[in-house]
Amino acid sequence: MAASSGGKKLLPEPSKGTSAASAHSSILRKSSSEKPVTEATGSGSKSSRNEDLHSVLVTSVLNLERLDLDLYSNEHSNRCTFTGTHHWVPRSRMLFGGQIVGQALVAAAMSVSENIYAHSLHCYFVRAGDPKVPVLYQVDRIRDGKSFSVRSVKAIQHGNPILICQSSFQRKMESPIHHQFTMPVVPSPNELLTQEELIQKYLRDPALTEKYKVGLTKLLAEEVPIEIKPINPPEYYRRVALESKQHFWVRARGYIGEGNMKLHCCVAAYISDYSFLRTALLPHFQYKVKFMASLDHSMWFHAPFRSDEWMLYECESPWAGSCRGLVQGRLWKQDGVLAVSCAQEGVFYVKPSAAESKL
Ligand SMILES: CC(C)(COP(=O)(O)OP(=O)(O)OC[C@H]1O[C@@H](n2cnc3c(N)ncnc32)[C@H](O)[C@@H]1OP(=O)(O)O)[C@@H](O)C(=O)NCCC(=O)NCCSC(=O)CCCCC(=O)O
Repeated sequence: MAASSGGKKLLPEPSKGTSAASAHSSILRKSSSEKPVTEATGSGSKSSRNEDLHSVLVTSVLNLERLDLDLYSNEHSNRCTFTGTHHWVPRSRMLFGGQIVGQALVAAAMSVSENIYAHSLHCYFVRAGDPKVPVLYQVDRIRDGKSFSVRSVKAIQHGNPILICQSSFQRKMESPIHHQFTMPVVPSPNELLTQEELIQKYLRDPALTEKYKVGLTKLLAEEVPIEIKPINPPEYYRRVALESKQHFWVRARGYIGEGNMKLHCCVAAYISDYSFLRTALLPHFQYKVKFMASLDHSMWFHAPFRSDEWMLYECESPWAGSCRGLVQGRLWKQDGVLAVSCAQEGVFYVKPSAAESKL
């Protein structure tokens, strides 16, 4: 669907060599001089898989096209180099929930003034997203108060909503009332392997069965625009009930830069849904998932952060039952500041899994 003649592209597609900042010099992002991409990481270059050093989350996935006032589409991406109209789609073949939430927050953020920032969002995933067609985002300006603005966004495909998302934005305000939990003590990112390095380590195990080789190789080939460093990952062949908790370091793949906090909140919305729901399955190794999907997703943004810098994702599932599971998460900056809190319920339909070793 080409943008309507009246609609201008909100974020001109970055031409070859255009830095993300100049392509993003619009509502979501104050134009800022791009720093050279020289970010040092524990594992040397940012990522050997990054042909485009600027995060694809910024240059494409969250770069919506304005079709009309308060109406956006992600359709432009099918003119990019990606297959289809969406950058990465999970093997479930439903649109990744984090993508729809992140894009809905982009659409909402484009309708509020520059000096207020997202502090919370609450969504329901009401239909599975179709990876074969673009998504339209319709923004409803619910209220603009002195300190808070509230938006409701409908993500639409085939004329039906797939997601409804309410978000609230607040003007910067100081307060003497402030507290937070203490960040968990875990190994630093530099001491850990990335998810890809772990998979490559598992694949080198001569005893690994063909079935798991295929699965791990497929996982390795996925172009997920997120980098992950699991902490104490379970041995892939262990079939034991684990505590419904997991910690991993996470960041956007590629460079984003200081930019605008609205942009980093949209990227965090994308990141927060990855590998989140499966926390609820960790104790239930004896069951195989037939169907699994996020039902809702809530986030609270507490303090400024950089979504392209390592953050600790502390995930736990306090409850599961009635084919549902609840997961709660906290994203911590490396300096110990609690940046974001998340919560989500998902639906699981399972069957007993055949007791077989992965070796
Ligand atoms: C499916 C939703 C959530 C509910 O809609 P509803 O119409 O009520 O569907 P269900 O009746 O629940 O059926 C859905 C589906 O499941 C099959 N089903 C139903 N009951 C059972 C059962 N007891 N045992 C086995 N299978 C069952 C049934 O066959 C249905 O399939 P179908 O009818 O053949 O289609 C609906 O609201 C919905 O889809 N919402 C959108 C959910 C969504 O898209 N979420 C975001 C994407 S999921 C995600 O991104 C997170 C992935 C997590 C992965 C990770 O953590 O790494």
